[in-house]
Amino acid sequence: MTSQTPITPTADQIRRAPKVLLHDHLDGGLRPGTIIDIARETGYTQLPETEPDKLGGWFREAADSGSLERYLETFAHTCAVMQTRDALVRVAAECAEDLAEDGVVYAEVRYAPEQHLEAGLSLEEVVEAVNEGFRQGERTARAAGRRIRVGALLTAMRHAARALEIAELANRYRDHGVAGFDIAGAEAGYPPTRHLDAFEYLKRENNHFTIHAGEGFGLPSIWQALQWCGADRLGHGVRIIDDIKVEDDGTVQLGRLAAYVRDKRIPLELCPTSNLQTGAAASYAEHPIGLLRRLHFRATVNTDNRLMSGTSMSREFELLTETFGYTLDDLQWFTVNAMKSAFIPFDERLAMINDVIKPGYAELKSEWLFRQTATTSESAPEGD
Ligand SMILES: O=c1[nH]cnc2c1ncn2[C@@H]1O[C@H](CO)[C@@H](O)[C@H]1O
Ligand SMILES: [Zn+2]
Repeated sequence: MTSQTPITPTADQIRRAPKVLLHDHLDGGLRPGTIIDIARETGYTQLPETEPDKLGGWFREAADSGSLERYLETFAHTCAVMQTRDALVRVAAECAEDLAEDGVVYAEVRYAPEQHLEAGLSLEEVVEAVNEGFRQGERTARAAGRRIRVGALLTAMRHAARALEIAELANRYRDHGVAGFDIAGAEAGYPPTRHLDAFEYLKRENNHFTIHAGEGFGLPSIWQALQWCGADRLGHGVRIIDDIKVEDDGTVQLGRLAAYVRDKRIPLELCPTSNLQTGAAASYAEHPIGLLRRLHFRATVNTDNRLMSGTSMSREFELLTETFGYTLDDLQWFTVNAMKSAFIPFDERLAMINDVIKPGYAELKSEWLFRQTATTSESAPEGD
């Protein structure tokens, strides 16, 4: 192989690569300019900044506290401007457009309907407004030559007591834009088992759910989410690393829980930048994703909150590529892992993998061949 072989994908290739996003919060991904517009329209006067760049900067800094609880305080402002039908349609449409623009082909985007009732919308009206926005965004993306499919996950807040009601809502809209259920919010002090009734209901209904676990709190939270609640996926799950021991000679010992997570192919919705902000990881280089990928956990890469982290799927992939030297094959591996773990039917996941993801990466992987030919012919001596 020559030095011209682009082993490391370029930023442009990463952006064009088909990407799959399983963990992204609708209320964590608004455009700063949209927040300002809606605040003006609806009379919300509590925004800390009124100029888009400054507001974006404020969110990133405020979320950079090292504590999940403080990180979550910033959502008061985004939720405040997501209380009307028009606002929800707009935010959801822009979310789908922004993801498509970034090369995301399939996304499950979550939000907590119970946080959008302040101006009198019902839970059903919230879900229908967001669904309409996603459909609108998909159409706009298509008109711009980009294909994306977006499903919703309905989140219940773990400190509240509406999980069963939200689980029922997720079930009612199951074939109408909602792919599954989640619980989120502060983790310490709010174990997932508080909401067992909701999870048991969903299991009886053969529905799907993920649980934020192993982010702000460690192994007991992961263990409960899997073995008591029956989660299909782990939101973050990054602290499974606490059950993995790397010996001085480099050999690795998995504890029982880590072995279960790996052997049962439990998807980990890892969100590197978010973890740095909440203190769940110290640096990109020390982020457990490096080891989890090497050990063949079902690891996926996600954004969590694009606004609070100033990130995108492409940016997360770029950061990982810079840190761990990942190639297009690694990025494809994360993407296929994510698609395998989506909450849509098996045949659709398979078609996405075989007809969209693999051809997309194959095309990108072939580019170096042509670039090298161009360089070779330019530098070939005349008459050779
Ligand atoms: O990383 C996270 N961990 C736990 N909860 C979160 C995280 N990001 C966002 N939310 C919470 O989920 C709600 C619904 O989208 C948000 O309002 C926020 O409170
Ligand atoms: Zn999250």
